[in-house]
Amino acid sequence: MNESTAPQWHRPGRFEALGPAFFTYLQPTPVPAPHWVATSASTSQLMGLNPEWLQTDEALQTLSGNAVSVPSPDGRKPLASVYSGHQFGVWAGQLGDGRAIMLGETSLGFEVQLKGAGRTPYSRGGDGRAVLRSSIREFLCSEAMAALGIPTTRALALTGSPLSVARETLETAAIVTRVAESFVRFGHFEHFAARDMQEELKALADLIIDQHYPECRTATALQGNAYANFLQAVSERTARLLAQWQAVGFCHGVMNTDNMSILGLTIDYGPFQFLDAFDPGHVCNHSDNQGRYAFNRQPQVAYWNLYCLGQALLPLIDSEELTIAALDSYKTVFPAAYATQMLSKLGLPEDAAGTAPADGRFALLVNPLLQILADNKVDYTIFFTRLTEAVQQAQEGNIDFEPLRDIILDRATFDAWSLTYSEQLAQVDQAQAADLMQKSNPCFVLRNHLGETVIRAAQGGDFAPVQQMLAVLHAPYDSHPAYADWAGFPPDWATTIEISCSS
Ligand SMILES: Nc1ncnc2c1ncn2[C@@H]1O[C@H](COP(=O)(O)OP(=O)(O)OP(=O)(O)O)[C@@H](O)[C@H]1O
Ligand SMILES: [Mg+2]
Repeated sequence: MNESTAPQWHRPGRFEALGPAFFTYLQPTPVPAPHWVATSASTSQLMGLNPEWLQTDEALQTLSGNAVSVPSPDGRKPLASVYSGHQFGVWAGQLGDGRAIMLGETSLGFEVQLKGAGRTPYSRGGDGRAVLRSSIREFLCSEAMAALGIPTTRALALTGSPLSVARETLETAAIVTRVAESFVRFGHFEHFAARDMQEELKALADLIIDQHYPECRTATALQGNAYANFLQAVSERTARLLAQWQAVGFCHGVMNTDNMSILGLTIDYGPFQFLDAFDPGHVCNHSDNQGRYAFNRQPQVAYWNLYCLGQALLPLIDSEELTIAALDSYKTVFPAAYATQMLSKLGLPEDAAGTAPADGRFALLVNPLLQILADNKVDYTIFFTRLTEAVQQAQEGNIDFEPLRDIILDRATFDAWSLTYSEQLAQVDQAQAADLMQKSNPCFVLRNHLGETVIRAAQGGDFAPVQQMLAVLHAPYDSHPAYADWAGFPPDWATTIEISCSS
């Protein structure tokens, strides 16, 4: 294998060029006897890598953190960045990449991080490692989200090692290679704002604006203030992200400001959960005693986090009024995006007459339906896939709701809803509605018990199911008859799974 098949690194990377106030150079700590667990051909392709590279020992060593030397022969100079943040609503002070080490930036502009690659100056009391169990969840869920069309950090590879890592019990180590155009978080801005490091704050904002939000430089809105326009653009991206999370039933679990991406990506797959039975107040993080990050509070929390970002950017914006105005966009973009998402799930395209929030169909159909799903503890994903099938199979507008009635206790209320729904659906093109539903309602999401199934196999040494599940999750809207079980109701034991917060 010749060297040109390996990723081509761009030195210094754009983040690296910010200078030493932002990070510490260091090498990953090698692990004993690394082995592959799974790789993502889709991420490899996105990065423009030669797919054969992922088959090489060089790739295995590099992505396990074992190819160490300073600087490495391929020109990488790995680093860990410093950030701060609010955790569970409280200022936590300095945090940073305590177990994620950035290998560098590829020539196509992708930053590559190894999560679980050893201690860094920001590890505080931690061991710098991640366990196989949580790494499988992160690897699969990043890729599942991408295939669902939800902005996210990507995963290129997952490697494991027999190295023991102490959590509640002894587990083994794993390393996720994750990829993003930027790993900068709200917490990076909070870090420099809290220390009154204005020059660094400005340099960071300028970098992110120039690379990812260049339109903010010339925008005339908000008195032409580039930083206010930047805050507004981040607020809008975050609003659209949250709309997608809520529509697919994704509970993040640790929405601290250090886990909020400045690009509006889903980042940090810890105790996340896709809802099984619809429960608006569901709390997936067992350490979240107050229910701060309950499913139905996520949109509000995102706004709270944006407010922290706004405070951090205030010295640059230099106007409280413009800061508030920039944040305000969240309050219109989120409801509009969420309504569009939910109506799409029902096969109802956006109305030319008005944007979705003003669309009476939201109040007429979505709110009552969510109430029915909650009252009857109906499986969220299965409800929508059954509804999609029912609409696809409708004969001359007659929908057979029986497969849906089967999973609902209070049928009278559902029958009334289905009548209203049929009337609304009759007003749009049937083929278009069926097509929209097909694209909006996944058959497969990474439910806890599915993750647990492949984790148990992997812990027993069988990694094939991880790769198989990846293939299914990469095409979540297809039916994959061979894997029909994975689209079914969760087994009884699913309720006994406790997703440990120690990852
Ligand atoms: N095992 C560990 N060793 C060292 N630091 C850790 C460890 N686990 C978490 N941390 C650090 O604690 C802070 C909060 O952790 P959190 O669970 O949000 O992040 P994470 O899962 O490590 O990573 P990321 O947000 O990069 O996906 C971060 O600074 C993180 O790097
Ligand atoms: Mg984190």
